[in-house]
Amino acid sequence: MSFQNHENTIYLTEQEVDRIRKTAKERVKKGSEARNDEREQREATPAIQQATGASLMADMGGAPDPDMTQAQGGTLPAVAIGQPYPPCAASLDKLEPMSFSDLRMETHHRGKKLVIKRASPVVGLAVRSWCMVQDEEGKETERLEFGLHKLRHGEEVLELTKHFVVKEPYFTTTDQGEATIRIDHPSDLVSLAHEIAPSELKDVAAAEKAATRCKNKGNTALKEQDLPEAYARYSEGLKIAEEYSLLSLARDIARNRAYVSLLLGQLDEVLVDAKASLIGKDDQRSKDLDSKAYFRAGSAAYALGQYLGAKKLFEEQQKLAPNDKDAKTYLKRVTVRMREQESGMQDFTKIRVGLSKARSRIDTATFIGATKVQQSPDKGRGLFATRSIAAGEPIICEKAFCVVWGHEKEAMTAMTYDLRDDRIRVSPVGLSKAIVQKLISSPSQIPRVMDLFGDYQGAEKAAPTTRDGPVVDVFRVHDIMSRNAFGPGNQFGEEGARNASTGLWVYAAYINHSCVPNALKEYIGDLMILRATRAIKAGEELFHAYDETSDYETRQASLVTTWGFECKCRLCEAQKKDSEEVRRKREELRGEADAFLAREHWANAKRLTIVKAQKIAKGIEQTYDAERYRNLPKTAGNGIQEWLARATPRR
Ligand SMILES: C[S@@+](CC[C@H](N)C(=O)[O-])C[C@H]1O[C@@H](n2cnc3c(N)ncnc32)[C@H](O)[C@@H]1O
Repeated sequence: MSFQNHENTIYLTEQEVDRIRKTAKERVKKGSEARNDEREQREATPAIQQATGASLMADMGGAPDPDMTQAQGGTLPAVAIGQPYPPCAASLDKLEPMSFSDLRMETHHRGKKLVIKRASPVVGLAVRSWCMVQDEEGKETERLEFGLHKLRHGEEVLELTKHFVVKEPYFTTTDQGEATIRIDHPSDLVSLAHEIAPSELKDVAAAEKAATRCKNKGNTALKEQDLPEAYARYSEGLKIAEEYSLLSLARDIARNRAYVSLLLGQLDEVLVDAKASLIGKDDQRSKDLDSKAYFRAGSAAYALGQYLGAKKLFEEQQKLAPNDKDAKTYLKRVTVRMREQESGMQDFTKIRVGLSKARSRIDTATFIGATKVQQSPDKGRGLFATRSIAAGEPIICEKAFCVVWGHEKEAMTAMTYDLRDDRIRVSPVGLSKAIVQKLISSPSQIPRVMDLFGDYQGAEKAAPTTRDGPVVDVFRVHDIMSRNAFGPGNQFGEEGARNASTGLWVYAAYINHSCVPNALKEYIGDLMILRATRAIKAGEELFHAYDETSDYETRQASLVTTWGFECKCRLCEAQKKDSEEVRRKREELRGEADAFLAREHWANAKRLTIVKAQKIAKGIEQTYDAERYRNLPKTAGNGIQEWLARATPRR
């Protein structure tokens, strides 16, 4: 990914880089040596005491966090990436039980499941959490660690309950050499928090009583704003009600769960539940309840950008409750969104005026205009114009699929050491986390995100959903994020290198890079607007610049490290032929130009100042071979040329 903001570049000392590399490599080496070794038994009491102490320290902010590394000017997390493995694709009922004594070192126990009980408080660290777990009888104790994606509904997964099943446990070691069950994919840990014991469900009457109890517990939790608990209790009640064909009760619970899911952003489920809750009768009570359900479904469809669907749902709602003002307002908004989707005629001025830190995610539709995705020679897929586009015309206006702003607590930059290519990168891991959360909440979005380019392809192209819920391969999301995310810039202040704002625009992600682009991107909040910088013919590929550094070597190095390709555009081919001396001279003059630009304002410039600028501009121009650079931009001179174009001599 690339950031627009390079104000505070992060770097590590050579020693720190070496240390990170060495630790990760040693862990892999030791791991492969220990593969299949038997697990050493742990003594329960000291292990639980140690975890309890560490948890207390972490809560007080005093625990040493082994993931933190010293970078220039402070600390930030360091994460090793390198041995991706797919999440379990089977549902619990298809997995064979195993016990703690079956655990083998450095092994993915495929086809197995392990029932665990949390036996200590959770030690919450920056990019992972850990705790001690035991078998049901409390005879065996082991460490369990949850990687970066340790949150659900904004809460630590391990803290949501005590009883879990680990699907296909991965038994490995920490960087410190301690044995641990490690969870990376959130779907590999299934909660067993049940209100109702299976023995309670003796007959239909008992089932009705049990499901009603779940519903009431859900209602209480909702009143107390404990949404995860309300969701869990409604889900349990709904399952029982459906199993025992208690239709009316199932509809009531589904309607309530739709409301909670709407608040939790689980939009797919809102649609399913709201529709399942419809009664379809003519009495006033049924109409009132169905009107609620239509409103919930309409709101979810709107939030998913399914405007036509939302329109139909709100129209149904209006038939049942013609005087409902909220649905009328929504219908007006739907009309505007559909117009924007069709025409791209967003009111950018109005959007800009309404923009603030609290309203940074714009309520607008995505316009993909006259473009389509197709194969691009040597560059994978690319985006192409399907008709001619005038210079300055907006080509696409896309709302971010997911954005994390620097001022939000989710913003987190880490140093990632990738064992696959031995490179250390600055990576916005907070965005990866937010994308995973969003995909788990709305699994209908999984295919379009997983269709994006990433180095690691995972086990299968389409991410499956099991009976236990959606399955998201977090390693794939990480790799997709690395090659497709962009920085929308420091629009609200408070952004530094450690908390850079970043986002994923799923459609714009198909646009390839060129150092001589025909389109320029700008951002208003989370809206990306791509404009043509010159007239574009039908059938032409669209390009924007991922990196605008004028120096060839620096730019290539960044394109290779960050984006994984070497640019072979006309400008790069021309620049490649520049001698070392010409390159040095040009960089020297560009440095001079930068210093000049920082010093001199173009308004009311003195004649002598203008002459000085002209001299620098001419010097830069002369470093470009006239023949080789015919019709190519002389990018090192961009800043000074712009200054000259604006400069107004003092009268
Ligand atoms: C944001 S994606 C662009 C869409 C991508 N080509 C695809 O097939 O999905 C970025 C990736 O596209 C490829 N790419 C983009 N511009 C390129 C270029 N000028 N030359 C070669 N590969 C390029 C690189 O693999 C890069 O990591």
